[in-house]
Amino acid sequence: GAYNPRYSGVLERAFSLRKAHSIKDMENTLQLVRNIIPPLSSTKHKGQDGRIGVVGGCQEYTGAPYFAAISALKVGADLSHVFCASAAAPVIKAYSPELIVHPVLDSPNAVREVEKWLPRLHALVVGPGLGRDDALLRNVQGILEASKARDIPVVIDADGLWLVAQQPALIHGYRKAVLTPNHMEFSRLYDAVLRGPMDSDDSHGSVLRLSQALGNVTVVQKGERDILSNGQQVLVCSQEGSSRRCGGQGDLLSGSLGVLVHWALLAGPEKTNGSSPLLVAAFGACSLTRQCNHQAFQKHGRSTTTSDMIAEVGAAFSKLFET
Ligand SMILES: NC(=O)C1=CN([C@@H]2O[C@H](COP(=O)(O)OP(=O)(O)OC[C@H]3O[C@@H](n4cnc5c(N)ncnc54)[C@H](O)[C@@H]3O)[C@@H](O)[C@H]2O)[C@@H](O)CC1
Ligand SMILES: Nc1ncnc2c1ncn2[C@@H]1O[C@H](COP(=O)(O)OP(=O)(O)OP(=O)(O)O)[C@@H](O)[C@H]1O
Ligand SMILES: [Mg+2]
Repeated sequence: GAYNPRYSGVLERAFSLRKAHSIKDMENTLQLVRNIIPPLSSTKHKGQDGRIGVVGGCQEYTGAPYFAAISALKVGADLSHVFCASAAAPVIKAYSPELIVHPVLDSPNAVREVEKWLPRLHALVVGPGLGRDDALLRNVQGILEASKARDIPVVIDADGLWLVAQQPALIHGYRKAVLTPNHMEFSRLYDAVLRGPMDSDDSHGSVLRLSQALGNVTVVQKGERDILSNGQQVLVCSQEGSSRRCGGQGDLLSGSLGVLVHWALLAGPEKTNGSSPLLVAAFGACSLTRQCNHQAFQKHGRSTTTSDMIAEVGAAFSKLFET
C-alpha cells in the first residue's frame, strides 16, 4: 500500500520501543558475561585462566589459526596452542613467539599427537584455516571424537563446519559444542541437516531449528546481527561494529569464544542466572568482536584489518566487561 504519514509516528514509536527493549536485553546479557569473567589474582598459577588449543592451519591458510590463537591470549587465556599441518608451523611460529605450535595435523599419528595434549587443554577451537584436504579432515574427525570422549568444550568454525556438514553425527547432541557459521557456512549446514533451503525471512526460526536438529548444540549465526541459539533460547547481538568486513574477523570471534566457553562452564549456571553458559559465552565473544571492529574502524577506516582489531581487544574488553 501507499505510504501513509498518519501512521509514521506510531511506527516510529513502536520501532524505538523495540529498539529500547533490545538494548535492555543486550545490557542484561552483557551483565551475565561480566559474571563469568574470573577475577585477576596474584595467587593464581600460569594456566589457571585457560589453556586453549586451535586446530587449523595448512599450506594455504596460516593467518586464520594465528588470529584465533592470539585472540584467545589477548582475551585472557594463559597459554594458547596451535595444532596445524607441518607446512604452516614455521610460518605461524614466525608471526608470534607467544604461541605454542605443533606441526602434527598431517602426520599419520595426528590424533595420538593431539590426544597427548588434551588432558592439559580447557577448550578447543576447531577449523580456522584448516582447509578441506581429506586426510587432514579425517584426522580432525578423530580429534573431535577424542575431545568428546574427554568432555572438552569445542568451538567449531570455518572448515570445521565443512566437516560437520558432511557428518553431522560427529557433534550431534554434544552439549559442549558451539558452532560459529558465517552466512555461507550456515546455509550449507542447514541444507545438510534439515534437507531443504532455509527461510531467509525467518533467521531466528532457522537458527533455532538448526540447533534443535543438531541435538541442541549452540549455534551462532554471524552477520549484520548475530543470532544465537541453543534450541531453547534465542539471543541477538547487535553491538555496533562497522561497515568494514575484512577477512579474519570470524577467527577473532572463534578464538575469544574458546576462552569464554571455558570461563562460562567453570562459572556454571548460577553465575548466568539460569541461562545456558555457552550461550552467554557466545554473546560475549560476538559483542567483543564487534566492539573491536568498531574501535579499529574509528582509527583506521577503510584500511582496517584484523590485526588492527586484535590491537583493540584489551580496550574493547574493558569497555564492555569491566565497567
Ligand atoms: N588470513 C587467513 O588465513 C584467513 C583464512 N580464512 C580461512 O579461509 C577458509 C575459507 O573460509 P571462508 O569464510 O572463505 O568460507 P567459504 O569458502 O565457505 O566461503 C564463504 C564465502 O561466502 C561469501 N559470503 C560471506 N558472507 C556472505 C553473505 N552475507 N552473503 C553472501 N556471501 C557471503 C564470502 O565472500 C566467501 O566467498 C577457512 O579455512 C577460513 O578459516 C578466513 O578465516 C579469512 C582469513
Ligand atoms: N554486516 C555486518 N555488520 C556488522 N558486523 C558484522 C556484519 N557481518 C559480520 N559481522 C561481524 O563480523 C564478525 C565475523 O563475521 P563474518 O561473517 O565476517 O565471519 P567469517 O566470514 O567467518 O570471517 P572470516 O573472514 O574470519 O572467516 C562477527 O562478529 C559478526 O558479528
Ligand atoms: Mg570464518
